[in-house]
Amino acid sequence: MKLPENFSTDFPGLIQALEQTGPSLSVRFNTARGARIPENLERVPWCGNGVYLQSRPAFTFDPAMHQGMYYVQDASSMIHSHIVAEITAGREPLLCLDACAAPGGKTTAMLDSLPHGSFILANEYVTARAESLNQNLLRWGNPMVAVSNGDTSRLRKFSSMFDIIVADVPCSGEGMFRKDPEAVRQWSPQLVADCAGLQKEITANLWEALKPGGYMIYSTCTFNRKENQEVVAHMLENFEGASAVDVEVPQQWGISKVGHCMHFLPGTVRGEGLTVAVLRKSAVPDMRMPKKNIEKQRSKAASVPQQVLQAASKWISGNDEYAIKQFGDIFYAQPKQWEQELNLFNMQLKMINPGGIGFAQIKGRDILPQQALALSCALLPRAFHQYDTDYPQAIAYLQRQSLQLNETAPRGVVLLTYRGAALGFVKNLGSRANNLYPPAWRILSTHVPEKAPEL
Ligand SMILES: C[S@@+](CC[C@H](N)C(=O)[O-])C[C@H]1O[C@@H](n2cnc3c(N)ncnc32)[C@H](O)[C@@H]1O
Repeated sequence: MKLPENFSTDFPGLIQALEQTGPSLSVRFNTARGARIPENLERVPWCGNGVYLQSRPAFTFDPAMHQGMYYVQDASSMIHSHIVAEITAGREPLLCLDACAAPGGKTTAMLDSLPHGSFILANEYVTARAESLNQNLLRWGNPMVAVSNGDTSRLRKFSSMFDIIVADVPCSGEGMFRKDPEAVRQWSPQLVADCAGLQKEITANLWEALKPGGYMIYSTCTFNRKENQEVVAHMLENFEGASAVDVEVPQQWGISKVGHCMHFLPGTVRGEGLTVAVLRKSAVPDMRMPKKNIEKQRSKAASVPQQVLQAASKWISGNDEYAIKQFGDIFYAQPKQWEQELNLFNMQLKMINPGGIGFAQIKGRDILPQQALALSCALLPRAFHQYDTDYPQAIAYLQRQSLQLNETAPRGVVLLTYRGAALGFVKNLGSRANNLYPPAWRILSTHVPEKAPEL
């Protein structure tokens, strides 16, 4: 691989590693949804659920990926689950913001290591990317998440609200050189300077929203000082109450520390380029900030039909912990613990997912369960009749074809499973089963491989 002409780095051996070695490949398993980690795969040292793959399977044709049983993620990026576990150990449920979140790798990693009951607002600037972020998070199945779409300046008004903010900012992408030829083509010294400016702007917006005593995890997938050490120095100098936090990492992981930044360098770690720094806002409250009164801004809940409330109690585990609300034509179960914060987000942001589980829609006389419920960790195990598909049926379902189940299959709404885990709903009429898979999620290719790819 040929690097950009003006590219240089102070890290010995990095140029050679970028030019002469290929990218690594890894996935993180969703153990909260019952995924089992294959014994034969090498583990990512800093992430218990992460493993390296030797070769690239055809992920598109693996039902397990669509079921959210694993997420394809670069090993270096899995460090966020370690950092979050370190800084939150033993704490109460926390409110978090993942400010540049698409396609959702860091959000799903954080969801797995936050204290139980914590909630993440995942925001993305680019609308199309916010949609795919939402899909990935629904596949992951953790109900403690909402998705918004907008510029980080809109998040300033949530003054001192979040316990943890992840700023995985847009950058010049030097860490992607091995993986993405476009990153090589786009790189220039001017891009580095422009990104550094944008990163200072984004982090300033987010610092306003950080609670005193809260943590900001800053990361880039680039190596240079301008977008890393210099941005961190700028934050320490200019952001009120900012101090650097040293997160313990064992030496054998091979992570290089320069100043307050941890660098993942290809050739030294098995993963792509990533730089991370952790900052903390001092715990003394800033007296200039107006005390927020979330209670006053609470929205009035429209009355929810009795049949929807009954469905929620039959379908959702821990149903009492959720408030049932309608957004558009979908009914959501939102965690009561974060109800006031969710009201505020829904009033002030453009929401792609208003938060919680979008579990039902009324269609004529039916209440149709939604795909988000099929894949949710909160789905009660025996809420629906189930039917286990074989591989060709699972692929046909994901291509959104109508299926024919065998004669003994139950009629009405049935939850299809594949290898024991939920795939999605059909309405079985006997002669055929209508496919309820969301049209936007379907596999576009009509190809069906003979057998399922194995990781
Ligand atoms: C490094 S990527 C995020 C990756 C994501 N955190 C993950 O782990 O899957 C940076 C994100 O910032 C978004 N972005 C682009 N311009 C932005 C801006 N001006 N403000 C905030 N985010 C922006 C990009 O669309 C992209 O999704």
